[in-house]
Amino acid sequence: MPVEEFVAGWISGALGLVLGHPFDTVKVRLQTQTAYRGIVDCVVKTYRHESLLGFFKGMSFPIASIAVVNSVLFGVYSNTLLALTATSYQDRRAQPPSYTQVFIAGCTGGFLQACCLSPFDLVKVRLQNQTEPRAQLGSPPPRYRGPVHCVASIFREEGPRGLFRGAWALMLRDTPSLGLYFVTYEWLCRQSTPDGQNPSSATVLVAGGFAGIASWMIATPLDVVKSRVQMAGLKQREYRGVLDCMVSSARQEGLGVFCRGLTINSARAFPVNAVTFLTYEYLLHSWG
Ligand SMILES: CN(C)C(=N)NCCC[C@H](N)C(=O)O
Repeated sequence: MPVEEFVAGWISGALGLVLGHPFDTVKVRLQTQTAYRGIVDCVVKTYRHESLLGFFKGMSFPIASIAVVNSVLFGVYSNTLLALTATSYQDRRAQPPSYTQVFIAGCTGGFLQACCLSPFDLVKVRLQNQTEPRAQLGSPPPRYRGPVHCVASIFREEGPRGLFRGAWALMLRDTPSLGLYFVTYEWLCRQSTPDGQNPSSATVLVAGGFAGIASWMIATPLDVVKSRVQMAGLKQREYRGVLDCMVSSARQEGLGVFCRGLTINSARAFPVNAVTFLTYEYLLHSWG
């Protein structure tokens, strides 16, 4: 089993993650809190109340976990294609896989990445939702003192299963959206590259960026549900499951609730995924 894809997936994912985390914090807050009137209001309030550091809350765990999560995504994607088509990364431009094969490989990678991502994503969302400024003398401490304290508290208060809160919504979000992610990327690369040749850096950047936007567009409704289920049990109401969360959110706030965070998700998706794909292709190419 080729391991280069796993390593390239890790490094490229880490670069994308640092670039996109501030957008991600604003998105999570808009999806789960009612204190903000929109993106600008959320950015201004976060900055005033918590300084620039507020945008980077909850980043240490994703950084630590990206090695597993993104390498699983890209490694499983590439190795599933190898199993389906018997072509390695190097042969794939000369003998391109069909879009159905790309979709199946993307869904498989997405499903397995969601299984690994679930507890890390939960901790990220809980920490991002803490709006207290950095600890000051006399101010009440935030509920979670950091990622390790957050894991320990969830384990104690909600049991071991609590660490997998939102896992179903995450799998439902990531399986089809990552299938679409890789299909969009492949399609855009093939449209602007002569047969058998490697896409240029500009093509990879644009195709990666739009693949990110396309995948987040279909993923956002389940992203809202996932974030809400993850926050439930803390200060918000408890849901009986994914469907219950969908129905009660729609009843109380209208169907528009499923588009919360769509603009910021798309704005974040372009640079994050342009950088991720460019780094991934560059690394595999130079190791090839
Ligand atoms: C749930 N969806 C839509 C995705 N995971 N899409 C693929 C993009 C992955 C990238 N690390 C990012 O966070 O944008």
